Amino acid sequence: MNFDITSAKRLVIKVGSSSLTTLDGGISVQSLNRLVDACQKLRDRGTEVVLVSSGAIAAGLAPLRMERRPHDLAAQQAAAAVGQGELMAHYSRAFAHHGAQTGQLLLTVEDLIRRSTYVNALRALEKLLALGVVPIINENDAVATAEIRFGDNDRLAALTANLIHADGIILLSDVDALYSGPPSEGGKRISRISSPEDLEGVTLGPRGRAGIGTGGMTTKVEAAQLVTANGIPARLTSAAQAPALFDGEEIGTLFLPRGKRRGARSAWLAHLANSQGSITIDDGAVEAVIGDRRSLLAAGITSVGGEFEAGDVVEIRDPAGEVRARGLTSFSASETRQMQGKKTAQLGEELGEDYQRPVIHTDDMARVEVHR
Ligand SMILES: Nc1ncnc2c1ncn2[C@@H]1O[C@H](COP(=O)(O)OP(=O)(O)O)[C@@H](O)[C@H]1O
Ligand SMILES: N[C@@H](CCC(=O)OP(=O)(O)O)C(=O)O
Repeated sequence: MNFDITSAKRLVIKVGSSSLTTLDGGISVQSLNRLVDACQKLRDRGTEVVLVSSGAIAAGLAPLRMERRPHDLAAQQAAAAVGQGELMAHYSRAFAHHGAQTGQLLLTVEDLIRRSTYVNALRALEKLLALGVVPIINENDAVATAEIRFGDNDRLAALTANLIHADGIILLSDVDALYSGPPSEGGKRISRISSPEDLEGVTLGPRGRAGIGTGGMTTKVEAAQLVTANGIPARLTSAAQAPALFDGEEIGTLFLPRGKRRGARSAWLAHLANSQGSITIDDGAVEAVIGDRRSLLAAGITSVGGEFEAGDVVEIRDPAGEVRARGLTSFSASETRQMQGKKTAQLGEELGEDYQRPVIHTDDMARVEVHR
């Protein structure tokens, strides 16, 4: 399987701060324009492009006379507030040059975890795309506190790609590929990652330019894993290579998709939703629910943890306590406790017909990969 960028219908393109800023901390208008021109070529061929762009904090440093990325959160927030405006001004000017409109979406983790706001954000994104606008996403740095930050846009881009069923994600950094170790220490270039085993022995170092990027290679590889597990390919290269890459050249590192594609709701359940409680099931139920992808019946439930209402998200744990799935439950915690271990006929006799339904329907469940 390959990842043919030229025929993709929808792509998420993430660009890091290091690719958009100059050494002294201002925006590199030339690099930004080159990226926009390359994206527009894709759009002209009919690909929908969603840009996830970092660079707000870096872009705010020079106007605020800060020499490097501050450690203090309030100062980072101030830099982001100043820099984000600058960044968007450059993007809208560059896309307007091609007759294209841009739309800004600033998101926090909370926005994607809470179902109502996540559904809303997704709706806005789909509408922008339907209107032919280029959505430009960044973390809402001015309001995100330390505890609730995505922290890096690699993860935000991967989650976005999973939620909007992108055909692929492109991670653009200041390095042209993944290397077996930090390039400055003589690592060798890797052109393809087919499975997590291929990453054994690869040293993922910290960010490149001091004080500019955030996550380094680790967050990029994690982002690639997040999408490939969901059936979406990823390619990592430098922003400078974007024009050639978008013309179809096979540049950088390709991460091949592994898992089956999930629907948006399943992706949200698997990666974002906060669980209100847990349901532990026996070995037979693990086989039925995880192995055969059947609905969870009360008979296989051995215990219920926490307090939740019907419609809440709960974790499904195996007898060893490992989370194997997340799902939207049809019953509250107290109802589930009354139902646990009982067969369907017994539920009908003791509690009534309404209690003969599965506790979690298979369509309302997202199975979770287990790393042992
Ligand atoms: N194994 C590796 N392969 C490639 N680059 C690596 C590796 N380990 C560390 N790096 C460093 O990661 C940097 C990219 O991360 P970062 O600075 O956070 O970029 P961005 O701003 O694009 O998100 C590269 O400049 C490179 O020096
Ligand atoms: N949201 C922050 C960027 C965070 C981030 O992920 O940066 P990077 O590692 O350069 O992609 C900003 O716009 O400055």
